Amino acid sequence: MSMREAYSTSVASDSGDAATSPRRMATSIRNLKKEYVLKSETVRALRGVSFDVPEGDYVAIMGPSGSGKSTLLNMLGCLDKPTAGSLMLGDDDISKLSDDQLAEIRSERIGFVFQSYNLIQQLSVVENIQVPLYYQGRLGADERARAVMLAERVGLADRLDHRPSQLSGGQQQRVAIARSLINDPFFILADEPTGNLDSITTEEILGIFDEFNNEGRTIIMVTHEDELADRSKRIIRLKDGMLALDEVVPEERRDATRAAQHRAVEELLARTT
Ligand SMILES: Nc1ncnc2c1ncn2[C@@H]1O[C@H](COP(=O)(O)OP(=O)(O)OP(=O)(O)O)[C@@H](O)[C@H]1O
Repeated sequence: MSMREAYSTSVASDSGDAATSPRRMATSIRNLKKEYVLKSETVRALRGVSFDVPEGDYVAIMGPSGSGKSTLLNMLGCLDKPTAGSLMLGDDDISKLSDDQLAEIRSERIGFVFQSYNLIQQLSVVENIQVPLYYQGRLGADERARAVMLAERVGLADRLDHRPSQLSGGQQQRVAIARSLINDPFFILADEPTGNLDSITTEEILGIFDEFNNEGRTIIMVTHEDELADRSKRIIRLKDGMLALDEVVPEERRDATRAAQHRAVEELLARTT
């Protein structure tokens, strides 16, 4: 069995049999509140948000500026703790963890993908993919092989020793996606992941997300763009710190959005080649 097949098998078996077992939750959020206490006022950034994200889901978090998206993202990413309510990651409620425990869970079980890639310029592609493992001192041959396999999965087999400055924006975001998966995370947490990319490269990155999600990977993405949200399975919209909408994206809408985006890219390519 090749590494690629081994990885696919492990993802498939991880995702369980939906017909016979209840779906496990990547995260469960209950009555989540976050207040920022300033000198003159208290900002209620989240006012009691509740939702579950089952494993294998693909959620777009949307909402106007100031609605609480970053605040929610910070808690999903274990970068901050709620004022009240619970956010479960596996068996842990993050509101009950110490800062050290939060840092541990953040580096070991959350896969981050940022708009600005956040790669380390001095490191190669494979080394960047391994970065989350450094903190755990896991740098053996097996881990390197897994990083190489992930680089191959995102189409960078011929760029393993390149530095970020030698890569295009889309290639750098592929490295970030591979890095996000090195630790077998609860979910990929993506913050405007295509915000710096052109439409052709955006399409490539969304294709990679589709592929990993089809294999059972859970994706939670903050985006302002309807075209991105309409490729996800579910849209959660925040307004004034509350959940304003939790909508399943119908399969037909996802397919139509994907087809329209493919067509637009093909037309663009035809015009420019
Ligand atoms: N560290 C902080 N201290 C005080 N208030 C904050 C802090 N962070 C966010 N806020 C306030 O909390 C509310 C929600 O902010 P948040 O950044 O979560 O919104 P957002 O939906 O991510 O907005 P945007 O789309 O503009 O990034 C806003 O009123 C904001 O001013």
